[in-house]
Amino acid sequence: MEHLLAFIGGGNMARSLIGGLVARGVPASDIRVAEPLEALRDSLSRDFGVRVSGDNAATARDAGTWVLGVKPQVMRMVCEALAPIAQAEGPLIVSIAAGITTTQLERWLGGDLPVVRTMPNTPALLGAGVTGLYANARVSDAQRERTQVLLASAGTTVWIDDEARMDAVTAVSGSGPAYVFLLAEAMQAAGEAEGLSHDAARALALQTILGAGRMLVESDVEAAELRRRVTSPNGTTHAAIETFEAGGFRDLVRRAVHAAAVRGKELSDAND
Ligand SMILES: NC(=O)C1=CN([C@@H]2O[C@H](COP(=O)(O)OP(=O)(O)OC[C@H]3O[C@@H](n4cnc5c(N)ncnc54)[C@H](OP(=O)(O)O)[C@@H]3O)[C@@H](O)[C@H]2O)C=CC1
Ligand SMILES: O=C(O)[C@@H]1CCC=N1
Repeated sequence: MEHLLAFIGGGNMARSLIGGLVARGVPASDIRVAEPLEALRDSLSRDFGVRVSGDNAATARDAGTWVLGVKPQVMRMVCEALAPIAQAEGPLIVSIAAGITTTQLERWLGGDLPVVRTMPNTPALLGAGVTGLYANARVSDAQRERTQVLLASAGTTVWIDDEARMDAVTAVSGSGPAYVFLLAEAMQAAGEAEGLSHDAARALALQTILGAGRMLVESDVEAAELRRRVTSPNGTTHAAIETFEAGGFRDLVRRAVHAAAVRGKELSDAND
């Protein structure tokens, strides 16, 4: 049935998407999840009321949209096992896997299928995520719209025209929340090193990241200008920013993002 959504793999990212969909009014009865771990099946069923199963084929059969939420390392095996049903039914395929290309997915599922490769991120759980999407040539306008609605429940969406750039999307926004969490860890530890209690350092660092993030998205002002407004001449921020610049902060971020993009490509090659 066209409106049924089948999630194959019910791990962290699938859970974030399912939570977003249910919170935005998609009937839980329209969502099925295949997940090998019983504990995960139980918590998805309990928390969201969705139908769960340990059987990928039974979950996928008759569903108009399949959301492939397994790790890149098992994607080929999972797709090849589902190929006969995909060929018989022609569902819309939506992948959230890092690295794996639409050409690979289409080939593993037997060919001639509409495939949308997406890269969401975990703030999807709060409806505050961002997803990059790339559609292959077989995806119709209506299917594009259906995928857009599916991922919009997780936050904002950005369509990408060139699939090769999806590894850059993964490197900036897919992995990005972890960079911010690393910054939070480092700011907390530095605050403690300056004599603050654990709780005080944590509260100060976390609310600063939240407040700065809101300023970034809620004003039209560029990040560089917001930074300048905090930086009084010869003041405390100036001393900190000079230290970041001297330590090669921008180049370090560029190299980290590049390493993530390269790993995306490796995931595609290694699991072909
Ligand atoms: N975490 C993130 O921030 C993001 C992740 N992604 C992508 O999402 C995908 C999943 O990542 P993530 O949620 O972090 O990982 P998880 O390990 O949490 O989720 C994958 C789930 O798939 C299950 N699974 C494994 N084998 C099969 C199978 N044969 N059939 C059905 N289900 C199976 C796993 O079960 P079991 O535990 O038993 O192996 C697990 O629950 C990856 O492809 C990743 O690239 C994309 C964007 C962001
Ligand atoms: O680390 C990973 O490979 C996945 C993809 C993006 C975020 N987590």
